[in-house]
Amino acid sequence: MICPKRTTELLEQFLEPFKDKDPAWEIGVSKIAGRGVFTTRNIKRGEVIFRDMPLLIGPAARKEDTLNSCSVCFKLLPDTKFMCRQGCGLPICNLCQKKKQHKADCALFKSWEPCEPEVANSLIIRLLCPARAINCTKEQRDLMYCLQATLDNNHRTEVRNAAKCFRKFPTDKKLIDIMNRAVAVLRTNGFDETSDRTNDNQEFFYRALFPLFALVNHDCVPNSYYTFEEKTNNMIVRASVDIPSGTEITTTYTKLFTGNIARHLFLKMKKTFTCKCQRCSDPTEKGAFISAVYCRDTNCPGLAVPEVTGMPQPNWNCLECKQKSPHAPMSKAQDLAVGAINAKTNSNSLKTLIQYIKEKSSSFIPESNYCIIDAKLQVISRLSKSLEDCGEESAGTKAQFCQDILDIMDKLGLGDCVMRTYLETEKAK
Ligand SMILES: C[S@@+](CC[C@H](N)C(=O)[O-])C[C@H]1O[C@@H](n2cnc3c(N)ncnc32)[C@H](O)[C@@H]1O
Repeated sequence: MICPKRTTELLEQFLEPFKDKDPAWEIGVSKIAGRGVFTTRNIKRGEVIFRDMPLLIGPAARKEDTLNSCSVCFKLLPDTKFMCRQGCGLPICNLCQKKKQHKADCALFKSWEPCEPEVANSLIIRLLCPARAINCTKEQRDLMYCLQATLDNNHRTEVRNAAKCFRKFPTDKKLIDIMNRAVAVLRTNGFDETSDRTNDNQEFFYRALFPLFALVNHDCVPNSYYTFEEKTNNMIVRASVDIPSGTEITTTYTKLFTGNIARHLFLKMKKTFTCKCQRCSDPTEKGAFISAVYCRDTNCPGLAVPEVTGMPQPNWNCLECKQKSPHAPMSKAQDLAVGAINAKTNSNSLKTLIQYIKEKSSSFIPESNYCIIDAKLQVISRLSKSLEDCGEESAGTKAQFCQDILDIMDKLGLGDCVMRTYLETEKAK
């Protein structure tokens, strides 16, 4: 672990533009893992704890339909003629074409001679973010190297694959190491499109590394949440609850409404650690029962929850009759419920879906289960867009579903976050 003092020096230098004379944060040794970010004074719910800006940022280019996102401002461009005419292989809008950032990107990629510069290639476009590390200052590079990086067998694959798309890709070991390191740091700490980092339903088509936020450890019930300034891509981290001085700031690397087993698997496979937070140590998830299914014994009204073992296929216990069940039938019950709800969600009629949630689903899956939360979120979103006529009860249904989810959030102990604001706004509409 790089010492917190050196990390702080590098961060303060990088975040100089924010000129925070009396920062509410400091880097320290964490009880959760390695280094962490701590409050230096009492922070009120909603108060800004820190601002951060991207050290590296670039298009995510994960999906074919986002390859036409400008490599500087990330705006989606018209489907034709969005590639730079200078032959660098990057999508660029008319406004950003003349910007310093693009001139540097363009010169770098042009010198490597993309094989088909007029074709939008996800490997080339995705490489831009780690490749920008080459043009960083020494201090910025030191900051990147001081962040945690999982240097596993796969972290070199991205650069190796992208190299095949250029005629004169650099062979200099130092340059390759910078890009490989950037990939590993991004994978351990970065944001990578909505699918990877879905704290609060935020959509972004870029991958980015926010170096101060990269020191915030995970908790499945975080005490902070983040939003982005639209024009600058800067991040603002606020307190979800009142936080006493000297407390470690936490965020969540997973979706808020994912069950114990799925969160465990995601963190183990994508982030290579096992979470031991309070929520993960409690099979009932603080009484929110997000992972619960009905007891296998049809005569028992109890809820069964997975044992907290850290195993991907735990045994399940009924909290009423205490019957122990193996994982397979319980996970099958969960899968069947997800399948049934998805079939209704994908069917065109919102009215049918609402009826199903209100009248049928509770016969086979508890209302607290995450697949019902997901379905209710779908309904709220669709009703909010008002595209479908669901009768006079629409507003009441939306308010009720919002309240149901807010109740679950309260049980989990989740304070302020973008999701809470969204639900409260939709409920009041
Ligand atoms: C974004 S970094 C957080 C800062 C990191 N602790 C450091 O010293 O640089 C993410 C890494 O921190 C560790 N980490 C974060 N939250 C954790 C948790 N709840 N339990 C165990 N390890 C955690 C994992 O190794 C993870 O890959």
